Order: sequence, then structure tokens, then C-alpha cells
Amino acid sequence: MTVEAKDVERRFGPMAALQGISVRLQPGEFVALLGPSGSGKTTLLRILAGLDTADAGTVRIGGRDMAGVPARHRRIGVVFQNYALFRHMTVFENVAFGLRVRPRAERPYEAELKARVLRLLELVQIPDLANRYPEQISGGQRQRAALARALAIEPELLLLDEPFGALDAVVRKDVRRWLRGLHEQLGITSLLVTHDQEEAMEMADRIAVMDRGRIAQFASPRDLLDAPASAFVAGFVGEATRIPCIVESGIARFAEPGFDLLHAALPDGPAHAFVRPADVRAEAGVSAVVRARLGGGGTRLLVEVGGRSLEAETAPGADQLDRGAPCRISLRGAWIFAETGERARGLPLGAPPRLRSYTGGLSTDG
Ligand SMILES: Nc1ncnc2c1ncn2[C@@H]1O[C@H](COP(=O)(O)OP(=O)(O)OP(=O)(O)O)[C@@H](O)[C@H]1O
Repeated sequence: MTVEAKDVERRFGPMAALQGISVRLQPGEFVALLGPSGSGKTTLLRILAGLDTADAGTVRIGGRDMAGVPARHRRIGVVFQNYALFRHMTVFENVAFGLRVRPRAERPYEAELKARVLRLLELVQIPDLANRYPEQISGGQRQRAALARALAIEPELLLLDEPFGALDAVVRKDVRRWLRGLHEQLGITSLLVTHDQEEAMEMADRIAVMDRGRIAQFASPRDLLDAPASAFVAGFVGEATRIPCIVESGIARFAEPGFDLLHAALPDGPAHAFVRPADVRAEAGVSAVVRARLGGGGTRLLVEVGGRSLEAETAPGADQLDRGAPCRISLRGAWIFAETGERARGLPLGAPPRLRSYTGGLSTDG
């Protein structure tokens, strides 16, 4: 089932919650809407679900214009973080509810309904909990029950709004892997709202990054990391540190000491470099100091350089660098954005010319 939003706008008083949103999900795709709090994720999800109405623009699901189509006629399953199950109903009745509220013509008979609910509880792996009440099961089990309820209507689109938010870290990881597996099995087009980039990266085929009511970039997790379209995306995705620099004659120079110069095919003027841990190598030297050894098999370090804390990897072949040891860092690259919005991949001065000249569209720099 394709899902297409085109030029969608939504205002709340003077506040533009969504501005010119155009996005298209392919059938069977798992897409994440990722963005900071207030960026418009839930508003967009609610408009797709038919729980809210856009001020302008169109929503098409399966090619059909959804204008005027009420939520219950859309065949969309929705799971919210706090989509509290009905407390006075058993798990069975909660799941059956999705079927009982179907329009009369689509409502199954009782025997069929029972069989279907039990099949769904098998599917979400809580077949033994049918007669329990929500307070008698765990958070993860509740989320599975909520999912079974959403799936009961045989949705063609599944909308998940921070569905793991109430779960603790371990259960959360477990449930999201399981849900991604279930997606592989069922192939229902799915949209996950989250502000957790690790979750989006792990689960989604593509991620729409939202920034103040707009889609800043819609791309695969790999492409978001390899070719961020804007400074916002570079800063929001992938643990990057933003460091101011000045570009002059194609060379980016950092204000702070301890950083190498980088080639950057950008106009002269102030710019910002976004440096990821994987782009920073630490080795013996004197211009920086190791503040801590982080995880990652002992190769990840927290270093202080030019008054700034930065994550770095130990350079291959470099001796072990202990806490407090002097070191130096070298940059393997960085995305650099001029204040005009232009961007270039900054590369070490010694890099081969083919790489140096890359300023890129949205593909990777290979
Ligand atoms: N019913 C409403 N009335 C007024 N303003 C609203 C309403 N719903 C949302 N907003 C505003 O619209 C903007 C987008 O909200 P939305 O809930 O879509 O953001 P979000 O990205 O889902 O945030 P979060 O991650 O915190 O849930 C916010 O500034 C919010 O305050």
C-alpha cells in the first residue's frame, strides 16, 4: 500500500506545525519519522491516521484521496506509546475491540472473531495471556497486546507513535527487534515515530528526518550518515560534534588549536564542520589529552583537544592510550556546511585528488 502526503500544511494558531510536507512510502516499506520534540512527527502521523485534518495538501493511501474519509474507514492500525489498553477489559477483549468496532458489513461473527483474536495473540507471542487484565501483564506484553489490537483490523498501514517509550532499555531492544521481524513476516507498510535515532537506524528502511515542521531529509540510514543534506541533519544524526571553522581558498581552518586543516570546496567564509567519532583518530602526540576510555573494545576514547571534548578512535597500530595520556588527533574527514547552506566533504590535505574534489549531491563519497 503506497502512502503519499503532498504539500501538507498544519497550523495551530500562529504556529506552523507542518509546512510543505511531501513524502511517499513504498508498499511494504518500514519508514521512521525522526526528529526532536515538537518537530511535527505526531501531527503528521495523526493526519495520516485521519485523527486530525491538514489545512492544505493531500493524503493518498493506496492511491485513494483520504479527504473526508474518517479514521475508522482507513484500515490503518495505530499504536501509541500510551495507547492504554482498556483496563476493565481482558487482553482478549481489548484485541477483539478492534474487530467489534468495524463497520457492520466487515464485522466478523463471534466464532470467527474468537479464532482471529487467538491467531493474533499467537502472532504477537502472548497466547497465554488472553484472560489477563492489562495490569496483570508487563509493559512489553502490553505493547504486544496493543499491537495485536492494531493488527486485528488487518490494516494496510501501521502507524507506531513512540511505541517503545514506556519500556525499559533491555525490553525495548527486544521488542523492537521482534517488531522488525514481524514486519518482515507481514509486509505491512509501517511508519514509526521516534526521537531515538538508534531505534530509527535499527528498524527503518528509510528515515524522514523532521526539523521544525519540515522534512529535512528522507533517505536510508546509511545515506543520512554518509551524505547529510543539511547542517541540521549532520548534527542530529550520528553523534557528530559541531566545530566552527573558516574556509579560505578551499581550506577549512579550525579556530581551536589541535585540529588539522581540511580541504573543503566551499566559498570563503565561516562554516561548521561536523565530526563523527569514526572520523577522528587519536595517536601519540602532545596537542590533546585522553580524558577517558570508552567502550568499543578499548579503541574508543574521549579526548580533550582545543578545550573541546571529542570522541575518537585509537589509530590503527597506535599504542594503547590510557586516561590522562597526552595524544594528538587527526581528522579523516568531516562534513562541512558553509553559512550559506552549501556543503562539502572536508578531507585531509594528503587525500587523493579524486576525493578532494568531491562536493557531492546526496550520494556517498565512496
Ligand atoms: N492540538 C494542538 N494545539 C496546539 N499546538 C499543537 C497541538 N498539537 C501539536 N501542537 C504543536 O505543534 C508542534 C508539533 O507537535 P508534534 O506533537 O507533532 O511534535 P512531535 O515531533 O511529535 O513532538 P514529540 O516528540 O514531543 O511528541 C509543537 O510545537 C506542538 O506544541
